[in-house]
Amino acid sequence: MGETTMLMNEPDALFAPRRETGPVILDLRGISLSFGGVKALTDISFDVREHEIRAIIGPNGAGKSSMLNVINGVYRPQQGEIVFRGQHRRNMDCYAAARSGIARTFQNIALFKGMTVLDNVMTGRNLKMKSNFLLQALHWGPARREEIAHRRKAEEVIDFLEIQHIRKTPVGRLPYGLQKRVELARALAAEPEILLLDEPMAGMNVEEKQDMCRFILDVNDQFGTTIVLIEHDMGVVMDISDRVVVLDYGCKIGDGTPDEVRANPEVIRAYLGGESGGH
Ligand SMILES: Nc1ncnc2c1ncn2[C@@H]1O[C@H](COP(=O)(O)OP(=O)(O)OP(=O)(O)O)[C@@H](O)[C@H]1O
Repeated sequence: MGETTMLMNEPDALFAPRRETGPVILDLRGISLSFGGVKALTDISFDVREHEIRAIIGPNGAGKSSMLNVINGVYRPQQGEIVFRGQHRRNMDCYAAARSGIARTFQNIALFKGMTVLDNVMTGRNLKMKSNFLLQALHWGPARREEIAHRRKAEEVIDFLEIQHIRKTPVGRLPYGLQKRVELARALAAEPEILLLDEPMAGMNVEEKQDMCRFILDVNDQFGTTIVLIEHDMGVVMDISDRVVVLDYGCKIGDGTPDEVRANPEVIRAYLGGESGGH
């Protein structure tokens, strides 16, 4: 019910979107995905514009994570088409999706807990590295130069997200909110065109959420990164998103600006519970 109240709130002017979005870069057409007898997604279509912050919302089990997993190639839908930058994507696995410029963070933090912040962020550069592991281990000339360049990029991202002071700290020792920021840094180190964020504010206190909102907006503004995010905090979603797509029981029930979605009777019904109840 907390979500419902937040859905009706007016947007906070502090975070009001102020960016120009570009042409469609990702187009999802008629996506259907089932797991055995469970229909996770049914005939979902929506697009993502360049430089946009696009949110996917919906009650638990609505199909949000499945949708993100379709976009980054973890799941292959039984039906539908994905067009990324005008190219039809067929049978693309998650490595190919990452190489094509789609990076993501996870609902549950997926970092190397024993490694430092810097080393974790460096793993985000792996796909960009040309020299192989043996050359890197031998610190052979070109590999060494390449590593220095990648390290510089990782340090830039660390500075941008204001985590310099913990760059040598093992990630497992950091509080949850900072670990989430390190995960964002690692995804950003890959210099993605599209960044997929799976519940970036989950488990955060109010102050940590405000910080994360600022960083997401700054990343979008200053790096021009297109962002697709799943988030349960409706206040956050309505404040920072350009457009919102709403899923319920694997179907799309709303799509539009925060104001349009807020006024959509089907969306209100889904969040109030109505006959479907229990959300
Ligand atoms: N790997 C899987 N195997 C079988 N069923 C799955 C799998 N992944 C998701 N599902 C089912 O698909 C439906 C959609 O799940 P999904 O996790 O995408 O929803 P969600 O909106 O992200 O939920 P939440 O907000 O709780 O994370 C659910 O019924 C779920 O049980």
